[in-house]
Amino acid sequence: MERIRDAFAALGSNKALIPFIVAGDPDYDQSFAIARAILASGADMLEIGFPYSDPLADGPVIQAAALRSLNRGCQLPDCFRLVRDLRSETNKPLIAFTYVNPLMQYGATRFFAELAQAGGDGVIVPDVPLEEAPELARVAADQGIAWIPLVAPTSGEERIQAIAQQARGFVYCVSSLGVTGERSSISTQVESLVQAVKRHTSLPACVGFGVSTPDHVREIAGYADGVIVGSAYVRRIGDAASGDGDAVEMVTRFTESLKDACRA
Ligand SMILES: O=P(O)(O)OC[C@@H](O)[C@@H](O)c1c[nH]c2ccccc12
Repeated sequence: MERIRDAFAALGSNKALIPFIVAGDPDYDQSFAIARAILASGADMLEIGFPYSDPLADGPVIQAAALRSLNRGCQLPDCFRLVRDLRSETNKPLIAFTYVNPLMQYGATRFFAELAQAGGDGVIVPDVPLEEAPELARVAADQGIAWIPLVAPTSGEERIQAIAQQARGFVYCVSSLGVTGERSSISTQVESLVQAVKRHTSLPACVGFGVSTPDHVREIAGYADGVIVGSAYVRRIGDAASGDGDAVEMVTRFTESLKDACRA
């Protein structure tokens, strides 16, 4: 958990760029090369999606990526291996993203222990029922894994307070309702959601969902502590996988453009 705190502290007045990719997409080796390039070209942390067959909160871009990865045989041990391989080359925070079903099937204690042993720092579970979150957050903390919860535009003040209190690392503010996917603009509503979170915790508040251009990042950098960008990366990886460019080159340029927009 300290890596996440230290990473935000090291930013000074800059904002955190947190890309998301799907582990094993389009295959293990390319996924490792892509993740290394993203970290080497300016990302402050990396959110690593553990592919799942029923990604109910994901739009078509990430659904397709999960399918590409699963069709190449990616399993949970491969996801932990990716964390371990990246940890051997970087000290930046690595955050696992998983749906609640695979987490519970594998066993939460076992999952968090193996994630910590691999060098992981945090976890995001978007579909965990509110009443189960405190117990999972405790099991994660016991293994040194930061529980990074999501708040949505529909979350009321009490719910935001409850979620903010169980948060470790940072709070993930979802910019809009619906599923993941690039959006042409970012709802201005999310600024008040970030402000509500900041009323209940001193942890950083980062914004995700739809963020896909440097302008989006500049806008969010005005009031949040970081941005999460997923589908815009995953689409580029998918385009490259179908022969439309070199993935490492594309994610490197994209990361540099977004990181520039994170600078104060
Ligand atoms: O893809 P987007 O619109 O850039 O949003 C980030 C998102 O990809 C990542 O944080 C994530 C992937 N799958 C999710 C499901 C729910 C919440 C968040 C996520």
